[in-house]
Amino acid sequence: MQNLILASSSPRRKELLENLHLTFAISSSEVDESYNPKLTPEEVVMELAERKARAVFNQHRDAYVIGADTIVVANEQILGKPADEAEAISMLHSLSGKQHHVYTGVSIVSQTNSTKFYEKTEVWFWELTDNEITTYVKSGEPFDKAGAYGIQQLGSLLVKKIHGDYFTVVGLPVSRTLRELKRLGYQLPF
Ligand SMILES: Cc1cn([C@H]2C[C@H](O)[C@@H](COP(=O)(O)OP(=O)(O)OP(=O)(O)O)O2)c(=O)[nH]c1=O
Repeated sequence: MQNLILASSSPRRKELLENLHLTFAISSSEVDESYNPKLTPEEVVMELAERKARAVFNQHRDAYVIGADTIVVANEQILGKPADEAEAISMLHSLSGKQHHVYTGVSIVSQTNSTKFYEKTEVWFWELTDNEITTYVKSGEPFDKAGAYGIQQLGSLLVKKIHGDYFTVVGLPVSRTLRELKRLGYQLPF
């Protein structure tokens, strides 16, 4: 039996893999999420995803380990998770009425084979009123999410349309991830 580990504390990533009826364990470890500002967004998400996957693989060398990282890029600025209410409000103002990109990097590490890749989805927000932004921030939803919103919850009301994989926005491009796992030799039931 091959072991599969999701190296993530994100409840969304766990739920997305559970939806696929896969048997896997969760293990996350604290990794330094700082990065060189000269890196491109795709390099940032792949590097952080690999750091997360390798930290767990070092403890479980018999497993296939999946790590992922998600960022929002608006006006050429990388937005991670907001530190506080003021930053969440400012991020949502910068996204209002405009288009931005969500990047998710994925790294899969195993003893025999490893790979990393990224997916990018374009998202358009409605023009938001100050009241809509403060009400949304008061819901508490923005704080553990890149760009201060979650498309899968109340944040869906902020989004006008997307172009690309929805699951990339939620934090794990599941179909590409499973295809890559299979390519690396992990046996899937489908
Ligand atoms: C844009 C967006 C992000 N997110 C989430 C996905 C990620 O969980 C989070 C970005 O933070 P990440 O640092 O990618 O992940 P994490 O800290 O939640 O979990 P871990 O590092 O342990 O894997 O933002 C949503 O849930 N919905 C969205 O619409």
